[in-house]
Amino acid sequence: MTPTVEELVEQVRPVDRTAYAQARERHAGLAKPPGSLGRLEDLGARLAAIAHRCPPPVPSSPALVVAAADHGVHAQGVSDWPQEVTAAMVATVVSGGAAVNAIARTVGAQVVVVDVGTLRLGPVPDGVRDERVRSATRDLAVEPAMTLDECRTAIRAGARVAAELIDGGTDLLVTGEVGIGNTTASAALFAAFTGADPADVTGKGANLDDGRTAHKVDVVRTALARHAAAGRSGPLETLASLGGLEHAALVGVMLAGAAARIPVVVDGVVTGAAALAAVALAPEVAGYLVAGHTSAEPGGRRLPDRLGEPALLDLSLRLGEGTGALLAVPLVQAAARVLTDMATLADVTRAPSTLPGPGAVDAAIAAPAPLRGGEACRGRS
Ligand SMILES: Cc1cc2ncn([C@H]3O[C@H](COP(=O)(O)O)[C@@H](O)[C@H]3O)c2cc1C
Ligand SMILES: O=C(O)c1cccnc1
Repeated sequence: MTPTVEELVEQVRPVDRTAYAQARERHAGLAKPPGSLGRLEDLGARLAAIAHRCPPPVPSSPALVVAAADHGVHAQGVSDWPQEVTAAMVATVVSGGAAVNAIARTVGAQVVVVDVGTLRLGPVPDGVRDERVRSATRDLAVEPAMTLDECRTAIRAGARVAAELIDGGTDLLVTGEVGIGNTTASAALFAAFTGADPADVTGKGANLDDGRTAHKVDVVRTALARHAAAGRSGPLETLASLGGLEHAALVGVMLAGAAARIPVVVDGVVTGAAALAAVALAPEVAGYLVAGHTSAEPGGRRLPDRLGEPALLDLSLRLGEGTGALLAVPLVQAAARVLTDMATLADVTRAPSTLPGPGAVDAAIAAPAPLRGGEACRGRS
C-alpha cells in the first residue's frame, strides 16, 4: 500500500548534523589545503547529512523521473505551443530522442516517464508509466486546478514510482517534467509560496513573446487573487489550487527520496515550484534537495535562496525536462567520492616519498594546522 500524504510527510526525518560535522572534519584532514574544494566540500558534507553516515555512499544508480501532465490554464493563451506537444514530448522521451535522453546517456542515468495527467491523444506509448489522475488540470485562473483528492493521488503516484526505483537500487533521484503551460502554474506556485510579485517570477517559458508574457503575468495575478479569496492557504490547498499534476507527482518523488535518505536533485523552475510545495508540506525535505542548476526563467534565481544554497550549475538553461539536474549528477558523485577515496594529510606525511620534490612535501605538510583527530570519519584509506 502506498502511504498517505500525511504518512509520507511523517516519514521524513531531519538530516544528520553529526554526519555533516564528521564530513567537515574529514575534509579538513584530506590531502589538500583545507577548504580548497570549495562548494564540492559543502555538497559532500550535505551528502553525509542526507545519508546519515560519513563518508556518504557514492551514488552509482541515478534515475530521472519525468512527470508529465497538461494544464487547463493553457486556455488563457499562456503558451505559444499546442497542448499536443506534451504527449508528443512524452513519446519522444520514451523513445530516447529528447534533450534529456542525450544528457541522461552522458551521465549514465535511467529515465522514467510518468504520465499523471496528459490529454493523451492516442494510446499510451510503450515505456510510459501510466498513473494518470485526470486528463489535464482545470484552469487555475478560474478555479482550483485540482481537487485535494486529485492532488493527493498524484503525490502518492510520484512517491510510489520513487519508492519502487529505490527498491530497485536507485540511489540518486533526479527530477524532471514535461507539460505545455506548466511555467504558468510554476510562476503561480512561486508567487504563492515565496510572496514574490507575479511579475518577478513569471517568464517566457518556452519562448513566449513579450506581449503575451505580460498577459501571462496578469493570468498569474488573477489566479493568486482567486486563490487568496478562497481563504484556503495550507500547502496542500495551495498546490491543488495553483499547481499541476506533475508538480504534485514530483512532490511525492521528493518526499519518498527524503524518507529513504537519498539526495533528490532539483531541475529548473517547474521542479523548483514542486520543491517549494514539498518543503512547505514537510520542511525537513529541504535538507535532502540539491539545487542542480539555476534556470534562466525569472523564478530560477529565487529557488536556491529558499533551499539555502546556491545551485551547482548556471548554464543559462531554460528547458526543464530534468536537463540541468542531470548535468549536476557527476558533481554529486564527485563530492561523495572525494570523501571516500582521497588520502589524508596524515597518510601523505607517513609516505612523503610518494609525492614529488624531496623534502618539499614534509615542509608543506608541517605548515598547516595539525589535524584534529577523533571526529572525522574515515574513507577508504
Ligand atoms: C518542443 C518542446 C520541448 C520541451 N521540453 C521541455 N519543455 C518545457 O516547456 C514547457 C513549458 O513551457 P510553457 O509554459 O511556455 O508551455 C514544458 O513542457 C517544459 O517541460 C518543452 C517545450 C517544448 C515546446
Ligand atoms: O526551468 C524550467 O523548469 C523551465 C523553463 C522553461 C520552460 N520549461 C521549463
